[in-house]
Amino acid sequence: MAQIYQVEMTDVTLRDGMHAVRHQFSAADARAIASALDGTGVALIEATHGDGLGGSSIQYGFSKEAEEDYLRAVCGVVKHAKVAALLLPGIGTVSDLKRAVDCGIQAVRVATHSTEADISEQHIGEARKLGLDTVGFLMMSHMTPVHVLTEEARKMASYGAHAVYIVDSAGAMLMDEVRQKVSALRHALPDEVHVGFHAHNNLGVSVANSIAAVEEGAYRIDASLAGLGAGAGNTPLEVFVAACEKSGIDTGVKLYPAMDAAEDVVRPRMHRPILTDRASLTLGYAGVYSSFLLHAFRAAEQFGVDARDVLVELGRRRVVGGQEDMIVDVAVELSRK
Ligand SMILES: C[C@H](O)CC(=O)C(=O)O
Ligand SMILES: [Mn+2]
Repeated sequence: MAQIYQVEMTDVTLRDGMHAVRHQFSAADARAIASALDGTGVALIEATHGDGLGGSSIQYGFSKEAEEDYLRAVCGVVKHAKVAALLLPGIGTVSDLKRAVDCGIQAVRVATHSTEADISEQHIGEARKLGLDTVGFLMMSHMTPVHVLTEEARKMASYGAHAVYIVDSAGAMLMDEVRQKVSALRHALPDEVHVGFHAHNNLGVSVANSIAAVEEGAYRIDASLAGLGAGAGNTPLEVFVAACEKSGIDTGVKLYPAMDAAEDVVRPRMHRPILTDRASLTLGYAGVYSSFLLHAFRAAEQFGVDARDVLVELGRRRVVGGQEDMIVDVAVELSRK
């Protein structure tokens, strides 16, 4: 008989999805989406600016409403799931985290570039003191060799993380790489520390990659309704749940409510369709941070260049999250050529 796997779903519609709407959901949108999500059975609902606590800024784009208004809106309607915030040390601070706890969050995901886990020590430690479910999030994992990733994951676990994620921020990984990296983390970390996987669909394989991750021992899987997220979006929750039902994976999520939430609540609120078009495909192909997409469109238009050329050059320079200012630099340079 096929093996039965059990996983826990984290929904990122109200966080990664914020990139896709330029952080312009209203608190009322957040309330409607969170309420629909809560009815699906997801374990965790992440809700913040796309770049986490403190992300609303000139560098990353301003949110439509104040951070606390979103968090209070979401925490106020959710009855079953836990609410999580994303925190990138350096963008968000421990004070931001404490304010988010006052709004009702019960979990935090502390994200660093996949070679920079050491900057998460203070934030993970403080999160544990605050009694939060605490997750380490290793972004742009496709850039980092397995032996380095396992060391970085061990650091996050040693600081107190309950789970450590392989994050395919660029949607650049294929199934073999996912299997290799997830399995290495599963073997490197103590049994009580969960391994997680976060995908982007830039190469059209987010569902397949997420299933491969489960088969290699990932217990926490990220997804979003209708795939709403940066670039070509994240693993679509409703599609993943249906595929899991056919593969002996128990997600704890009810399929029809997830389909209805995607179709009736999220799709009408999308600003542009989530699809693997030429620009988002280029992110996966060139290994570029998915949240650069809309910034690259804007810079390309402003300086009269092809967004794909901007993205390919950013990939060649191995630019990572936090270097958003390079997008304009590259567009200017290309326009001069
Ligand atoms: C700040 C990023 O959007 C976090 C994330 O979801 C990723 O790296 O992917
Ligand atoms: Mn993401």
